[in-house]
Amino acid sequence: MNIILQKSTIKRKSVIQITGSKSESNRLLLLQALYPEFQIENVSNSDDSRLMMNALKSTSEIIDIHHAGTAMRFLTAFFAIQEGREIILTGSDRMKERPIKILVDALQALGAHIEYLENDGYPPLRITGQNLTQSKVSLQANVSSQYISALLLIASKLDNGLELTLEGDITSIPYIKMTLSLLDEIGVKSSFIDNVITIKKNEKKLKAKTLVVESDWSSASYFYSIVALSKEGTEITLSSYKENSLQGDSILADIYVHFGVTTIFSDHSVILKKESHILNPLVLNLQKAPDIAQTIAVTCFALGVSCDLTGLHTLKIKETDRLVALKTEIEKLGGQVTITNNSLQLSEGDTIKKMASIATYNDHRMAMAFAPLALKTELVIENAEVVSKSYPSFWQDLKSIGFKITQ
Ligand SMILES: O=C(O)C1=C[C@@H](OP(=O)(O)O)[C@@H](O)[C@H](O)C1
Ligand SMILES: C=C(OP(=O)(O)O)C(=O)O
Repeated sequence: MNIILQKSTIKRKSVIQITGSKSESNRLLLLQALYPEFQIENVSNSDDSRLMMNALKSTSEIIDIHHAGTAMRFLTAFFAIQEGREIILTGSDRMKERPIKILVDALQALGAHIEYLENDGYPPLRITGQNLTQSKVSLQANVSSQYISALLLIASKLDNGLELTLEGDITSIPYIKMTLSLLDEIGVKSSFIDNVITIKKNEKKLKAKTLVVESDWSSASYFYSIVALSKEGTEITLSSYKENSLQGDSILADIYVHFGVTTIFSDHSVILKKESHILNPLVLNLQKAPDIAQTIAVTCFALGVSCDLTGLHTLKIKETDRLVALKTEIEKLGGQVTITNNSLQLSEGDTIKKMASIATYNDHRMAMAFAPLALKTELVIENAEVVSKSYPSFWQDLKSIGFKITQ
């Protein structure tokens, strides 16, 4: 479904409740399947978390996780240790192009039985659950942190625990720390010294407790962009957030100061307020927060700010090649973008073409990152339903703050 975003002005003050973090939810759902003694609150209502939940409950021989990267990687590790069970784990056409060899090699080195059913190194996989007795493995850490989190999530259930050596430059490191923090919260201890992570086998029953998922910071990024593009004095309150987040994307609060947005933490909420001037240019390395690159690039374009974003090598293997997608769509709107395999440069400019039709490439973040542009011009967002991968009520929430959206 294509939608038209008419040129809109938003309310001076509004409040939005954002769903739970999909990253925290997908980790906790897997951990709950391994340790049923704890409960989870504020689980994400995203497609990716629903797919994760269903896959963990499924008794079927074929499990299809569509576009959900964390589900694909975390479930590969999970099913590798389900002794006596054989399953086929598959996904969307794009998932079959997203590499998984680094994780499969590491699991095989630990003793797992995993076969490729189509192309070597890519899903779908046939996984035959085993008791894994090896405990030491090294893996390349510069391609996706999800491979590392997948191994850490099952580590305490391995016969001899896990000693994982990370080789090369570690990418998306806050997501690895999130995994270790959530393990710690449920009572599984780990150590992360230099480039070696160690987790012992857990022999005891964990204490029953309830874990509350913080709301999703990547989803908050679109409201940061909206406030940055709004008049001084505009305020949006988002809940439920905390100042000491496990999510690396909470760096948004620092980054958006550049665009005149102040963040106030107050009683489980964040208040985003447009207060001061915008600085030009923006130079930023996003290796620790890859999911907010699209939001930031579009904010810069909308405000005529030039930017030099680096640390973006993982963007090429996400829902789409996000570097190519950003260049193509920003150029449709009149911007000038240069990309390499790991960076994006946007030139300063002050024209935004009207009624451009933005393609979204099955990527939720393409749709959501371009939506704030409706505060500057009229535009079309193609296949707007893609947002449900992480944020199903995105368009309703935009309407509630004043966006004019028609089909
Ligand atoms: O572990 C996670 O929950 C995630 C890790 C990141 O992936 P990479 O480590 O592949 O960059 C991020 O882009 C993704 O949206 C979620
Ligand atoms: C990259 C993303 O998700 P995943 O890798 O889990 O598909 C994302 O949500 O931006």
